[in-house]
Amino acid sequence: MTATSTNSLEPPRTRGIDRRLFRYTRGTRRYIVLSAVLGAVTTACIIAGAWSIATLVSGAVAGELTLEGSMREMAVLAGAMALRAIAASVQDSAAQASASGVKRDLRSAALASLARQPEDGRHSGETANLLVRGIESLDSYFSRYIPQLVLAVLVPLSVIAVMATADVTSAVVVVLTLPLIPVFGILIGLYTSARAEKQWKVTALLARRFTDLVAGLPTLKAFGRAERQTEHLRASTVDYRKRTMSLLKVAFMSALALELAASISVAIVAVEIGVRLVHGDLSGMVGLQIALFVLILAPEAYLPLRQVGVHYHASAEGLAAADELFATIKEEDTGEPARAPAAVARSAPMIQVRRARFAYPGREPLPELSMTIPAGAITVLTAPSGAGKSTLFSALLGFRTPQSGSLLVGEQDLAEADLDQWRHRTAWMPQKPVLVDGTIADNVRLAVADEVPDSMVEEAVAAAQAPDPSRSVSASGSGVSAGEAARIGLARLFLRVKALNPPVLILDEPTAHLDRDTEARVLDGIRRHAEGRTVLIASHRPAVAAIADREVTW
Ligand SMILES: Nc1ncnc2c1ncn2[C@@H]1O[C@H](COP(=O)(O)OP(=O)(O)OP(=O)(O)O)[C@@H](O)[C@H]1O
Repeated sequence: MTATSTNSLEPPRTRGIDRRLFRYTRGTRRYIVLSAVLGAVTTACIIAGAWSIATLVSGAVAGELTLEGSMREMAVLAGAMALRAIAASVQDSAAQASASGVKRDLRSAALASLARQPEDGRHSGETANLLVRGIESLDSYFSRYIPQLVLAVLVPLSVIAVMATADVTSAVVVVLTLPLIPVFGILIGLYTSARAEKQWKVTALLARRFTDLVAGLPTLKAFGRAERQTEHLRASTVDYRKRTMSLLKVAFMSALALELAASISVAIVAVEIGVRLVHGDLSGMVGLQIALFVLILAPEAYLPLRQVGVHYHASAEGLAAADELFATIKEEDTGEPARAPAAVARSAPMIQVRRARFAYPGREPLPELSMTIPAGAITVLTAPSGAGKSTLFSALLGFRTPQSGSLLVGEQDLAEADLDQWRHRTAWMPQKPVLVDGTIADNVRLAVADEVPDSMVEEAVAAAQAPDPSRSVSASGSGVSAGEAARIGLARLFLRVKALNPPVLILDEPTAHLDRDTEARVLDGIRRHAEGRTVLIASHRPAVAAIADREVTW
């Protein structure tokens, strides 16, 4: 069952609460309980404070306030205010701690899920935007909206209950006018959530365009198209600004509407109290005390509901991002118990491809593949360009699954294997190694998670004929030629062989950019590192075929 079908059975977001956020993150329930406790403390403080003020003022007006009585009420008032401030500050720190925990959990879940999933053409700009800005925008949801939601339930109910014991008529007026706020809030919320979703999509598109533009800038400049693309980007940002402003306009208008509804409601209570003070049943010191108590409490009943609306707007983008996030964390949504993945052989295994068929969306499927890669030997794949050699490699590394057929490592079907363990037992040299800013040594070290001695890195660099390890390179690849970049990839593979002793090596065009002499030296290094391992090389070069034990084509 996919995330989408789960969603259709069980609406993930109801009344502004995204239950999936609670399912995937630890400690959130504890946070809700703490928020409820703090909410109860805040409510008690509000009521006690209101009662003290009412007693002090009514006593002073009637001239019946004793020193002892006023000291007592002042102490209660000061205590209530101090406790309310402490509760707010504890709530704030708990919210920050919970929000960072949630963001950390969601980021790791999304990253783990992305690592497990096959490449599905996801754009790196969009992914980065989702993992950084998308998750970050959930901050308001956890630190403001959730605690406010707790207060919005606790405070009005308690205030109305207490008010009813003091003055039933005012409590009835509040009960009748209070629903105006959530009704307005829900109506506005429904309108904004669709807009926030659209806004989130526009943000993702902008991130995508921006990364594409930056990555392709040298090419665009070379063809004299940079200015035109800059124009496109400028138009997109202007559009984005307009959308943001119109969303903000809705947020401000909604705050105004809720404020207005609350003010009118409080005014109705005030008028009703005023009329009864002059003509009716609320007279004398007790009447004044109750009237003041009710008047001080009434705004407090409306305030938390109003604030929910405000904080909902602040979290709308985060909630829109959450939808996409949960589409990314697909696997956990299946609801099926995870089967323990099978262990993969430690020694050099035979690899079998059995009637495997691969397809990319919108493309004709690649031809069905069947082959046997012998254990402990070098096999070179010489199928023509575009035949699917890199696709097969990506499947062998567990980044892609065949539409039909299977891949076997020893006796183990890769579909049921422990992929982390399997990847740990392979060393891979891709066609275009990804580089990061830093020295060549830094780049080579990436091949192994643990610290390795400098001598080991230098040895790998020398064997791969890679440039001086202290030389700097940039993530864009400037500072090295295509051939040098390929040899950095090869040095990574050699370092992995030395450090982890993997039984399987996979190399995609290891000598594509090399002159004959360098190629011969590089191949010598590959042959030495290949001993006793199952090695798969994609290449059309005769020199590579010469070191292979077997040649496979299709
Ligand atoms: N991400 C992708 N999206 C769509 N089509 C793809 C994608 N990656 C590869 N293809 C297509 O799949 C086919 C096989 O590509 P692949 O890179 O596996 O071939 P190859 O044999 O390794 O080629 P080469 O020898 O040129 O490296 C090609 O037609 C390619 O255009």
